[in-house]
Amino acid sequence: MTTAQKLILASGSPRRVELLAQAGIEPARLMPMDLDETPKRSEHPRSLARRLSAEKAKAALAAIKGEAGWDGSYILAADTVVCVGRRILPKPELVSEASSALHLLSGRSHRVYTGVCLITPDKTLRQKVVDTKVRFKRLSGFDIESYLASGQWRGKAGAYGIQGIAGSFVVKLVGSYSNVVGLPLYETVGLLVGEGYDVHNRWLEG
Ligand SMILES: Cc1cn([C@H]2C[C@H](O)[C@@H](COP(=O)(O)OP(=O)(O)OP(=O)(O)O)O2)c(=O)[nH]c1=O
Repeated sequence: MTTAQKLILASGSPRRVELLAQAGIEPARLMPMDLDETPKRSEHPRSLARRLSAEKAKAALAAIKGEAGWDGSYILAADTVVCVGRRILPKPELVSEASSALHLLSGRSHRVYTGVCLITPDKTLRQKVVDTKVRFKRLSGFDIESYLASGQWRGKAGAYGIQGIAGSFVVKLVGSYSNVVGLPLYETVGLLVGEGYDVHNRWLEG
């Protein structure tokens, strides 16, 4: 029965919940996984996004082990990494870090990688990494100061959120917009449908 299918989103990101809702999907449970997200030495941003999304999904699987009613759930996790060349930008909590990231992004193209990991009810692990190329306008000192004052950079990869004020910094975007926000919808829905999760049934009214 498709109604028995349960989806756990191994995330504490409100953006990911909203993006799934946009695709008509409401997870049965949210499980934020607090992991060490430090890149390994010379780890490629694509590999980092892939590794961390899998670690989040596996951590959620380990956490539900033995819990009645949750075995056999689908588990979805994602990780978004912003980089300029091979330089991985932090998810800043400090104004100084955010300021450095914004100076680096100014007037340049960068890449956003999101790793998506799905663990199926039979514990098969499926992954995708999606990348999007984004070019920012040249940011003036006033742009940067004002954006820092907005606080919208806090806790976001690369110190910006494209879905907010920083959307007005974007000169060009090649690839998936939802990927930049934190969950590539086309690929995520494709993974879920491919593994038998009845996405379309969730679109029915009522
Ligand atoms: C580039 C960019 C990132 N982000 C956000 C998405 C993610 O929440 C965050 C990247 O950090 P992640 O480590 O991918 O996610 P998270 O720690 O916020 O949430 P969780 O691990 O619990 O799923 O940056 C935006 O909201 N907009 C953007 O334009």
